[in-house]
Amino acid sequence: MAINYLRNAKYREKKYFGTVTKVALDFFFFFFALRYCWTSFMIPFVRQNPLWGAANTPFVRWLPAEYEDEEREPKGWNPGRLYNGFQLPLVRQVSQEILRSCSKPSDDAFSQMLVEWGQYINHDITFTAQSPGTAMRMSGVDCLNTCENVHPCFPIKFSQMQCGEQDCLPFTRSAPACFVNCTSDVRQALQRQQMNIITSFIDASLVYGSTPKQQASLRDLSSDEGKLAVNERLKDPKGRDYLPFVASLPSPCRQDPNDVDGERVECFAAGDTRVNEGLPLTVLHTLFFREHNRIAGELKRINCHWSSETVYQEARKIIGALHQIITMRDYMPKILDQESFDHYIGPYEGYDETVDPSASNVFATAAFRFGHPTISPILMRLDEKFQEHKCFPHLRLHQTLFSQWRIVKEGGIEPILRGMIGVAARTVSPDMLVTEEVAQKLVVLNIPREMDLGSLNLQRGRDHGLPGYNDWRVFCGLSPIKTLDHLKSIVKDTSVAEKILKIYKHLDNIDVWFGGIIESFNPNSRIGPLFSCLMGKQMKALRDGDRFWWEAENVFTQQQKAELSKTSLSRIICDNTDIKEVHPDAFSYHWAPKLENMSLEDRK
Ligand code: HEM
Ligand SMILES: [Ca+2]
Repeated sequence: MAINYLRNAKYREKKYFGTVTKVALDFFFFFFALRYCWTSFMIPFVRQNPLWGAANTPFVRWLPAEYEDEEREPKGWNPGRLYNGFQLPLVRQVSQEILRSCSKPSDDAFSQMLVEWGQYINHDITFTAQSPGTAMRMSGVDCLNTCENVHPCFPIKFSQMQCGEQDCLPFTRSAPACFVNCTSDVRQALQRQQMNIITSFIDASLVYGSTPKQQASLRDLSSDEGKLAVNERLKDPKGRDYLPFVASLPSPCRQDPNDVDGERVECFAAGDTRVNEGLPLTVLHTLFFREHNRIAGELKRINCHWSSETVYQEARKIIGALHQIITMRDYMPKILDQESFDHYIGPYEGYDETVDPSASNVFATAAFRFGHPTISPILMRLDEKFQEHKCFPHLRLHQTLFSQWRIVKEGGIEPILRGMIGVAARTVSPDMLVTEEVAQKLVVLNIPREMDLGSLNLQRGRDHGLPGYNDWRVFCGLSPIKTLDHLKSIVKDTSVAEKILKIYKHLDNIDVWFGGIIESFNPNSRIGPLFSCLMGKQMKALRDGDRFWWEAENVFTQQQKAELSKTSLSRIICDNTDIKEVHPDAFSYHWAPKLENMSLEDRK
């Protein structure tokens, strides 16, 4: 059940149905939903679109899906299937021959925080449901051990050969939504849709959870201070709190191989289960969890008559606003150039009830994955002087995934956080796309082999039946790429453009995520024209379709808004960590003291 209807109801603009027709329609809609196994029947139907943006609802489609059997078979499922006269290339081939890179260029303006915030805030917006174990049990196959296309398995093959010994990477299809899509187009209504299991609104659901049950499990219900539960066993070197451990032990997180006492550091619990994927992600989660408790403590101090519930909800409301402000005011204008920002997002003009704030499939499966080629192969840890840490040296990325013990036993969150603000971000060039740290050594929980993020992205796009790159260019009002010369002008690298055509054989067959990341950036932005359009449209919908957007009428008072505007990620860092020297803009790089005694390759 979605949590968004619970969010601070007393601040909400109430929207009741005006006409009997609407009520009748809503009843129809309600029973229709029940018929198709919606379990969300508790959601009050006094709102016009109570499921827009709610957790556990399907992604919206901005273009209809293209499945091989029109309804559910992914692109590339049937080996003989031709697209424009050619088979689609294997995703692994695209990944290994074009995407994979052993070095990465540095960004000239922004800190590593820009990359980390992208991943962090994405986890507030989309989380695609995976096929549950029951789907595998029902079909009698184990996707970890098959190289055959058998629902729900869609393995990442290494060769087009279908016979003999084969190797492949395991891939499980995203779960299908279990109700029929309401649309006037019957063909589209029956198509497989994928689910977003979190609230798409930027509402800090990754701090608090997207279901009431998860929310309750993260709270400290024993005190009257409206706080989040803290780790009972461990504190950082200065006595600050860590996130609590997950309830189900032992957890799958990696352990310190040199620990003789065998004292385990389990996975942390937060509002989003991906919190343990990388150390910078855990650091950002820790910051906002501490900030909630800091604000709750302050609110209780000045309003000692408030109940625990009131303190919790008020602090949560502020934390949600901080996520919105940092994303829309500080992050997005660095990803999008000014012109695209003005064109696709523009100034805020109030809540618009006609805007659907649900995340779109292409945003989750392609556009916001623009960040994957910016992943750095190295995690830098810095000391108080922003120099390489003497005790905790830098690490290859694969050594850091699901390794929370490195926070607890290696100096707390500060060494990593200093590396996030004090080291330049990585950027993209057509011949240096996805670092081999994730193209060959990606750790995915419960998959006992090293995975390839580029292949996963491409296979996921085909699993979801996303239309191709050229279709999306047309959707965005951009001209489709029809000639090699046009492709060269988009990619700005002749040999890469030629390689793309050689592998794909037809320009209409290019996968949308791949097409988006090889476009050269718009001036003063970190994405090209297609992703500017898709990111811009989504961000505008998330803002304008949110009744509780921090700037919307009656959400905060003018005075509160003025105070909130003074906030920054840097202030949150100063208030909740040992770091006392931060540039006002944590995404900016130029300020950082120069790192000494480090090779260029380590830093860049
Ligand atoms: C070390 C850094 C990162 C790692 C290890 C990582 C890993 C992953 C993995 C394993 C997936 C699931 C792939 C699939 O099976 O389809 C994923 C999904 C995704 N990632 Fe990342 N990622 C990282 C950074 C980023 C960044 C920087 C961004 C954006 C700026 C980003 C955006 C996304 C998006 C939008 C999805 C889809 C989420 C969903 O709807 O389920 N990631 N990532
Ligand atoms: Ca959310």
